[in-house]
Amino acid sequence: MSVSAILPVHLPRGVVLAGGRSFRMGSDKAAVMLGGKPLVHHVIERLAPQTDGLSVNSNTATGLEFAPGVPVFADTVPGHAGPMAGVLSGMRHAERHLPVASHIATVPTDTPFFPLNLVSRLQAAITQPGQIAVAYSAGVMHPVFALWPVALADELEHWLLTDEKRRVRGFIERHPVAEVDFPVVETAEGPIDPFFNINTPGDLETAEHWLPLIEETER
Ligand SMILES: Nc1nc2c(ncn2[C@@H]2O[C@H](COP(=O)(O)OP(=O)(O)OP(=O)(O)O)[C@@H](O)[C@H]2O)c(=O)[nH]1
Ligand SMILES: [Mg+2]
Repeated sequence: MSVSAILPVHLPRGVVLAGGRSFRMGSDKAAVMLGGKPLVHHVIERLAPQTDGLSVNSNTATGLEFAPGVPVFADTVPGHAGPMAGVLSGMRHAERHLPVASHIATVPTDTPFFPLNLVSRLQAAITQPGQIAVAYSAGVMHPVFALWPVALADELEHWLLTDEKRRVRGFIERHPVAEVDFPVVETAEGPIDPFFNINTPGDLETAEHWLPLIEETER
């Protein structure tokens, strides 16, 4: 049984994770252009209809000039502590701005084709409070595509300050997890993984080629 059948579940707050250093890209990934607009805008537009408001975690705010009204906040712990630092900042931001939200839904800024039903399917999979819901495709976990209970914020902060590796999977493994598998997208040129992420200039070229194919499947 879904938890929505036993508990009132408010739509989660959306958080775009754009706080990384984009070392492999060579410039802030949020601001690189795909299909004529900054990558972060693709992700904002895909996530916004799925959540109760959204905000962006960025330590530079580049690429966000054309997203008026979208709040931007930096990491609350110092030193580029990895993706979970962005998740914690998102929880803290939600606590202040949308206290009714029990969860935040995170997506990274470098993944423009993620499923349009990501959040609803993650939410439907939650069966107990405290559970993290995380996306899979083709048997592979995509740990930054997840629903996180905001109530884990204090524990996460302690973990960030004490864990040596601070791997996203390491934090997830400490909790009950709902795993949700998403299908590949069948396009005119074959299957595309919706969680394809853009880390390098070569990945950006690939995404530019795939963008019209994905758009065609969503018409
Ligand atoms: N807030 C925050 N987010 C991070 C940090 N490191 C990575 N991320 C985010 O985690 C997600 C996955 O990270 P990567 O794909 O490796 O992105 P990246 O770290 O910017 O890229 P590289 O420097 O090339 O590894 C992206 O959405 C990043 O923005 C960090 O130190 N703080
Ligand atoms: Mg990436």
